[in-house]
Amino acid sequence: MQPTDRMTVIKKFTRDALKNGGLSYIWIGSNFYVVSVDAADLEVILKKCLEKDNIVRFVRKVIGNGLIFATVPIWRPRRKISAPTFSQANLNMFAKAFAEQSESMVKQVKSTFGDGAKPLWKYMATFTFHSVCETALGVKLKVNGNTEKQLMESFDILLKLLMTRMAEPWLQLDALYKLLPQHNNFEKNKEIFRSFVSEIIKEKRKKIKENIKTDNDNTKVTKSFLELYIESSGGDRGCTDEELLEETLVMLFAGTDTSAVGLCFTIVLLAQYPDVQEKVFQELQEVFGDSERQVVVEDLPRLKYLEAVLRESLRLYPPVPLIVREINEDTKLPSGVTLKKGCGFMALIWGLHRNPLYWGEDAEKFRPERFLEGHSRHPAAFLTFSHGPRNCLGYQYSMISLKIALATFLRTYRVLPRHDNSGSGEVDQEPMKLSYDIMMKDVDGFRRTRWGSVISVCILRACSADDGAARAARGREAADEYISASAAARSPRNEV
Ligand code: HEM
Repeated sequence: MQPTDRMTVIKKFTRDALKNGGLSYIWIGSNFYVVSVDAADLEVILKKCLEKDNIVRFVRKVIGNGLIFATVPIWRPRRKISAPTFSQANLNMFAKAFAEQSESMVKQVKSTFGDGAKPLWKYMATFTFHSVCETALGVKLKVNGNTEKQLMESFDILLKLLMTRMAEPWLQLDALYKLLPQHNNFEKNKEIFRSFVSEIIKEKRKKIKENIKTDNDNTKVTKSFLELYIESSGGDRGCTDEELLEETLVMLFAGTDTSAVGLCFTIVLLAQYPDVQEKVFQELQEVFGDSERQVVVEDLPRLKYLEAVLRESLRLYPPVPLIVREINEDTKLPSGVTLKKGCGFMALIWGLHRNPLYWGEDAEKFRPERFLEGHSRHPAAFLTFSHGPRNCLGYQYSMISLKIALATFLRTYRVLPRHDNSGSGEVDQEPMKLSYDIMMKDVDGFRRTRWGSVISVCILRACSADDGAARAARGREAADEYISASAAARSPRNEV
């Protein structure tokens, strides 16, 4: 089954479950799964059944017993060690790294602004990958360097191979899989990833032993997740190198593409809804005015509309559209159905977020205001980051990093929808074509937007409002720059 067909199946199950009072079911090979899009039922299961379904055993081949897919007896003590490393104080410390990485991303984007549709994915995935490497491993990767390229490529290959194995029952037999070329490909890419992280751990251990302070130790970002985890586990003798490797791989696995997907969908939606983008822009103007200063963590509570936009985008396009759990005891759901011990359970987040019972008759509509209206909603109605004791540990990390990235990007660029292929300059009305490989993505690499300088867009406002010759001159200068960049971008040589 192709990744795009998997999304078709997810949409079909959403329709079936919505028609059927919130529940449906599916067989994958000989495994039976109950599918739910109902918040009340989902809340019970996500609080009570903490064991991941056995289908995730293939992911363990990459990240071993790392938190996200570990069995409950291994998961419980590790979560106790990991949770304090995501404290608000530590996350605030990471804000500077997110802001610097966002500025670097914006610079990369600048070289391509103009008329053609842009490969948004490339920039956003690089941003999240670099951010996690810096905050989790304490390593600053070189932009466009070989290590970055190789790691990101390997990651992509691993996700695809894992998803195919989980979805195709005939690939699940180890003895058979070992005979296939996919196996070698899998092992090769797994090794690239694991040896990169192992080397960093070795270095870090050495530095801790020798008590050597690195540049990183002296900056405000100070401690990486790796160091925090070593401390939280009881110091140098607290956890093994293998455990450290597994937990660090989880950060890379759980924290990079998920966030990049969230960023891409948000930007594509902003291009489709210029009125929403304008409101975001107004809010950014209120907070930052004309200043070009870096976004700091204290700005974030003031960016309320931007946060609503982000949440609405993560509702309609949850990067992880479903999660699976195992029913470990007979469980009666609020809907009245009793699930039998041993069956699988699929929390269909994509469907829940379209359930009119919780999101109203306009559930399919992109309307960020719903997050500002202050209605009390069911606590498990928004499940992008899951719910209960095993929810996403990176929830707040992610919200901080995405808000900083979006604020930095949208203070600099205005995003527009791409043109269709007819050459008429009409906006492309084709809906996004989605694929599902553990995460949900646009098959086109989110090549759906164009972007131009925000300042050039401001020129009319600046001149008509007559609020200062300097601002108007700056606007004209930027507009000239934008126009020449657009012309350059139209020449085939610079088309991206
Ligand atoms: C938009 C971005 C993100 C989304 C949509 C997301 C979503 C999720 C989901 C759906 C789960 C599974 C929960 C379950 O099975 O019930 C999860 C688990 C997890 N996530 Fe995230 N995540 C994001 C970002 C991050 C980041 C940035 C990090 C770390 C830097 C992270 C770390 C984790 C960890 C450690 C777990 C395992 C928690 C456990 O099993 O105890 N996530 N995430």
